[in-house]
Amino acid sequence: VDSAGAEEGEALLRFKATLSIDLPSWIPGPAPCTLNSTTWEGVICFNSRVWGIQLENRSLSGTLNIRPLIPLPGLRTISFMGNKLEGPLPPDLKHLGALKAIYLSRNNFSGEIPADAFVGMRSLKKLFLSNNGFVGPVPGSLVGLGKLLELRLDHNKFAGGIPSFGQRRLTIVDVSFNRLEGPIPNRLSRMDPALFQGNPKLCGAPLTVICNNKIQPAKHGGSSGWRLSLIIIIACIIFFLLVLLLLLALRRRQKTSKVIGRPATTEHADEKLELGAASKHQQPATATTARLVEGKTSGGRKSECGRLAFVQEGRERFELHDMLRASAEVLGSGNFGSSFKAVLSAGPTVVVKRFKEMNGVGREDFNEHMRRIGRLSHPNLLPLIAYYYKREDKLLVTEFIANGSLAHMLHGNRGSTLPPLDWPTRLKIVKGVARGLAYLYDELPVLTLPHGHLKSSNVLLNDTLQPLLTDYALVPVMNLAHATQVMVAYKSPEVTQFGRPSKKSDVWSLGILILEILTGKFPANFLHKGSSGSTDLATWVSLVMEEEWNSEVFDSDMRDTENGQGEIQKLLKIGLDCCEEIVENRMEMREALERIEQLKERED
Ligand SMILES: Nc1ncnc2c1ncn2[C@@H]1O[C@H](COP(=O)(O)OP(=O)(O)OP(=O)(O)O)[C@@H](O)[C@H]1O
Repeated sequence: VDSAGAEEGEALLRFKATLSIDLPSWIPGPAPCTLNSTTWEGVICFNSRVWGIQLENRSLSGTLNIRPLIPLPGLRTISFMGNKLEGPLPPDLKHLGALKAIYLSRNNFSGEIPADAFVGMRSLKKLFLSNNGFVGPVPGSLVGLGKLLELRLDHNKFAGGIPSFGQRRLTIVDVSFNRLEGPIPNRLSRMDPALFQGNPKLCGAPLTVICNNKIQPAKHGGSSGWRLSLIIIIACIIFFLLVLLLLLALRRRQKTSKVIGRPATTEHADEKLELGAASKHQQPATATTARLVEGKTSGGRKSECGRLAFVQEGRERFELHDMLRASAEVLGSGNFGSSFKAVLSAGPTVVVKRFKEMNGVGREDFNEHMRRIGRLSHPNLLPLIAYYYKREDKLLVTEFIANGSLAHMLHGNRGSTLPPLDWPTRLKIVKGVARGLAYLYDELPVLTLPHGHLKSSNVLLNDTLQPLLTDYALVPVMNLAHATQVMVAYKSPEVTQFGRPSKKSDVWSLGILILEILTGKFPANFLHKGSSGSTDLATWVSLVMEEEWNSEVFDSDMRDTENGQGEIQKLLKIGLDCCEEIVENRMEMREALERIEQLKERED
């Protein structure tokens, strides 16, 4: 007889006796979560123990007495959302110290929550108290919960300041529609402003309301927090003004250069940029590269009509004008410009990527860096074939890879000719990506970010579905401001929080890529957002981490997983370890590669 199980049964029956509704399936006899037991509705079992109680939308009324639940050692989550429960927050909550999640939203709870209500709840990750009638200050004991990820207090009548939350893992604090006032703590300043709306007296980032000195600092907020917010807001305003001025200056310069350049170009009339015309009329299905690539030969000076610089020996050469005359089609537009596929009439099919924000260094240094990239050679790197230098923008030429990108394979149109990626192929891709990255780390030791822009659209798949990394090692020649805005490594926690990329930022990007490959989830579109997008990414990672690891987490399109479950779990763990927030605790690229190399398609 499982005496612990029997005790659990008794505890639940005592709890049932306090409820205002009947639960016919909760009956004496075999304890819940044991082999012979019937299903006790609303009881979630795990490892033969009561793991959760979920009685949502059941018209429960009266007060909630959770004291009978104290003897349940395995209880991790309780949910009573959408009932008519009233009275104060159950005072015994803190005696259920192992709880990870408490969901009490959409009830009629009321009154003040004592400051120490959550003391000692070290495992608590999610607390949902939305849509109730709580009043008074937000309880200060929440500040001490190191694992808290998501806090929802919206639509209550909480008053006073927001306590100075400093937890690193905290990704959502929803206090909207309360009566809170004073500055928003710095740690929350990057969250979605909607989480703070409906509190007319709140101020500071992410809201646009600037804190004014007369407003008293929040009780728990600390004055340094709001002062910092103010400084950040002012710095942002100055930054935006500078960017605006810069844009105006650039636009003026572009206009001038077009006027000067136009009459001088007579040689290659068919190659002239006609982007204006192209955008006015419908873009033809195929056009010449010149038509698609803005401004190429319209520069008047001979040097501007120069030659392609080839960076690799032994490759077939072609002239710039051949490439520009080639029929071309747009592959897509990224953060730096667009990419075109150009089919040379007597030569290879290449991809021309136009980079607009690549003025990080002068011409000589740029040439030197391109030659350095050209010397790299690895089966998992897509080689740079040639480049074309112009002051405003640059063209980089690579081979065309017909299978396209990993992003396309994972998230694109599944009606394509290729079947979904199976587990062995996904593992092969992860291994290839890690090998390519480790090679970059060995060959470019002086770079802080040897890749800098690792994401699934920058991983192409060749005929045998081996991955080929692209857009690598470009950080040194990028405009820093733009790189900071859009490049993936700059979205890592160390950059978004402390503004400092590290040698391990690419490891973090590798972790995200691994999670994306295993789950099939696109990382919350963070790639196309500005720095504020990082919040989404962090949320996504946290939520992935939060899931109880079962087969539902993995991409349902991933086939051939039999006998590979253990290895898949190991890869997932490696992905999460790569996403370790604290840089010092995150592994090095070498270690990531070593752990990945040990993985097999099937357990022995
Ligand atoms: N050599 C190539 N062969 C085949 N497809 C490619 C090649 N290079 C890029 N692509 C694909 O073309 C599309 C546009 O790529 P591009 O690099 O311009 O943008 P991106 O990767 O989406 O964003 P970013 O500019 O941030 O790198 C992407 O789907 C990409 O996978």
